[in-house]
Amino acid sequence: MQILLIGCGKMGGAMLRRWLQSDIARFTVASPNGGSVPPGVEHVRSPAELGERLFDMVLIAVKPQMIDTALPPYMPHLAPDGCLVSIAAGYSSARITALIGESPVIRLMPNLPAMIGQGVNGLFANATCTTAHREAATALASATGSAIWVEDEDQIDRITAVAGSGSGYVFEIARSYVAAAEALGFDTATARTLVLDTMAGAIEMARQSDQSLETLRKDVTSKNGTTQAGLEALMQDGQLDTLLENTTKAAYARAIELR
Ligand SMILES: NC(=O)C1=CN([C@@H]2O[C@H](COP(=O)(O)OP(=O)(O)OC[C@H]3O[C@@H](n4cnc5c(N)ncnc54)[C@H](O)[C@@H]3O)[C@@H](O)[C@H]2O)C=CC1
Ligand SMILES: O=C(O)[C@@H]1CCC=N1
Repeated sequence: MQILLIGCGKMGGAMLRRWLQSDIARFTVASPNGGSVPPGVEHVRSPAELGERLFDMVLIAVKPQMIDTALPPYMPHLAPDGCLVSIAAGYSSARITALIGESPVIRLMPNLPAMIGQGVNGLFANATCTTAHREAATALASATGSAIWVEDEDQIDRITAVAGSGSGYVFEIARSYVAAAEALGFDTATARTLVLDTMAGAIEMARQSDQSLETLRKDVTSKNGTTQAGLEALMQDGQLDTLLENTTKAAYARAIELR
């Protein structure tokens, strides 16, 4: 399979680096500056450099606000039986077909841990997509982590709010937790190790467990002990729930604005 990747920034570049570790496809990257194109990968700065070449898949990985200008010039290079894949937040498949004409479109919503094969991918295909298009997208997504297909495109925007943006929430929670450890007197390196290893251990344990997260939390919490004291400060009569609910709702609302 020949794939034209338009945009090779933080997310497109992370996925590409993962895909390059296998023989999943041959890649050509279209990028005006080419700064972050991995060594050895074919790179073009404009559609003219592609000549008459056709690709089985065109994968658009620019910011949603750039799609209107970045995508149309490359569409003549999509093979007649090929499909367009977009990883952009919000920007709907209907808006894509309004821009490029009726064609198979898949929205793939990844997240940044795709870089290490631990990403989460939401996938939606419009009605024009074939089984072969879906299988090709599944293979790409699975090479970077898990793949969840949805039949209602709105679910992609909800996945964006939970998982696509989610690694940003996790990094910020970890940053704040590290700062709190530093405030208790640990140097930055020790605080980072204590926090990230605690988070990674707890999350991996939860992944391997069939217990509810509430049960696992209770297993740590002695009556009138240290964890109870800490959790009472953290949970603050439901304020943590409210904060995280507001977080995902705000991201979903922004995805809707970007449709
Ligand atoms: N960063 C993340 O964690 C995630 C990002 N996304 C989506 O991925 C897309 C890209 O986001 P990032 O990688 O974070 O942004 P980025 O700014 O790091 O990458 C975008 C790249 O597109 C390039 N570009 C701009 N105009 C172009 C053109 N005309 N032709 C070719 N390349 C062009 C830029 O030079 C840049 O390297 C966005 O639509 C975003 O919604 C989706 C999920 C997660
Ligand atoms: O912040 C954004 O809009 C993109 C989409 C999901 C993660 N980053």
